[in-house]
Amino acid sequence: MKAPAPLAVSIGDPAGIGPEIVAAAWAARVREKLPPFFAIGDRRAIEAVWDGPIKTLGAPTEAAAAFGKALPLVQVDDPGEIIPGDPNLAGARCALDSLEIAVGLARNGFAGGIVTGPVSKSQLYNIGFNYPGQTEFVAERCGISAINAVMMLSGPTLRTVPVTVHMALADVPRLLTTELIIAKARITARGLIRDFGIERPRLVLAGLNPHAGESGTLGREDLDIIRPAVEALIAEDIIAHGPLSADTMFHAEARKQYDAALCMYHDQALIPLKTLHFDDGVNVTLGLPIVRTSPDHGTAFGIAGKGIASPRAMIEAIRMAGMCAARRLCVASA
Ligand SMILES: NC(=O)C1=CN([C@@H]2O[C@H](COP(=O)(O)OP(=O)(O)OC[C@H]3O[C@@H](n4cnc5c(N)ncnc54)[C@H](O)[C@@H]3O)[C@@H](O)[C@H]2O)C=CC1
Ligand SMILES: NCC(=O)COP(=O)(O)O
Repeated sequence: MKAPAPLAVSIGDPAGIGPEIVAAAWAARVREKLPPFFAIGDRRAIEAVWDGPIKTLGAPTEAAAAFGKALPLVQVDDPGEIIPGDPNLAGARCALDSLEIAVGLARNGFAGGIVTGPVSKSQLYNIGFNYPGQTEFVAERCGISAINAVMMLSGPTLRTVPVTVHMALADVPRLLTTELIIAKARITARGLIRDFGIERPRLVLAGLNPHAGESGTLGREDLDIIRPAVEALIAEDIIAHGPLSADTMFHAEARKQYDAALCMYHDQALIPLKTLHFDDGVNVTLGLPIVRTSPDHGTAFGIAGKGIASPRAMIEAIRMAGMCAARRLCVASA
């Protein structure tokens, strides 16, 4: 069977830990059995933190041949001097250009999927980026509405999906609707089948309030918004349970009962995931026509360039993107 095209890995903010963890992932490619990939970003930003071989590509089609001997790189517009740990606007533009190019290459079949390095949202907002995060940007470039691009955080023992994502906590009860929960759950179920090969995904839904509302005495969203979503999903033959008390659904025994937990707000999903899998958690976007993953940590400016950043989550993000891309190709050619 044909192998997927090499993955495009955007290095993210060049002043963050992106350049060194992408380079470290390439250095570990044989031991980790990683699929071929090429970096997109600024050569000098990588050279500032790594002294391994880099091959600047004339075209992304040269990546597969170069991968064995050097880190293949698609150079974006030179952002000027980049100092690790000291972000600036030129670096934010470089991060955005890298992301844009990665999506374009995957959309056109020159990349098997994309792995996005960490960006600083505040730096991006300073250059006019008006998306909550990379997920929504990639979705738009793929012609998908943000609501239909589902952020799933995935670690070896837990997958979580924040139903509402980058918004103030105070806005969550107003913006949480039965329709939104159903839409996210459907895409999660389809994504687990399509990209992860889980035939009958088991979903659980967290409550919003303490004790899932304690029969309506601690808030009515659990009964009025979340429970109807669970019933609608069951009626569609999707395995769904809930709303469950969020405080008791993440212990080891509970986690064995489901394939993904839909959580009602960002931190409800990310706190358990990062507590269990900070080192190897992957952020994957479900519902897109292209494969997109990302390490689930940020730019870590405080340690950039010090040689102490762990490349583990980047390695796992590359591995997962390769696995999803191969699965899609296999299904397409069956
Ligand atoms: N996928 C993305 O692009 C993401 C971007 N961010 C952005 O990152 C910036 C910083 O966010 P923070 O909340 O500080 O989170 P962070 O993940 O950058 O850092 C949190 C803590 O974890 C440490 N850390 C992070 N990654 C590490 C690694 N690979 N190895 C060792 N230590 C590591 C950092 O040094 C820091 O102590 C923000 O601007 C945020 O917008 C945050 C999360 C995801
Ligand atoms: N907290 C997760 C996160 O910030 C990742 O967002 P995105 O940039 O991948 O949309």
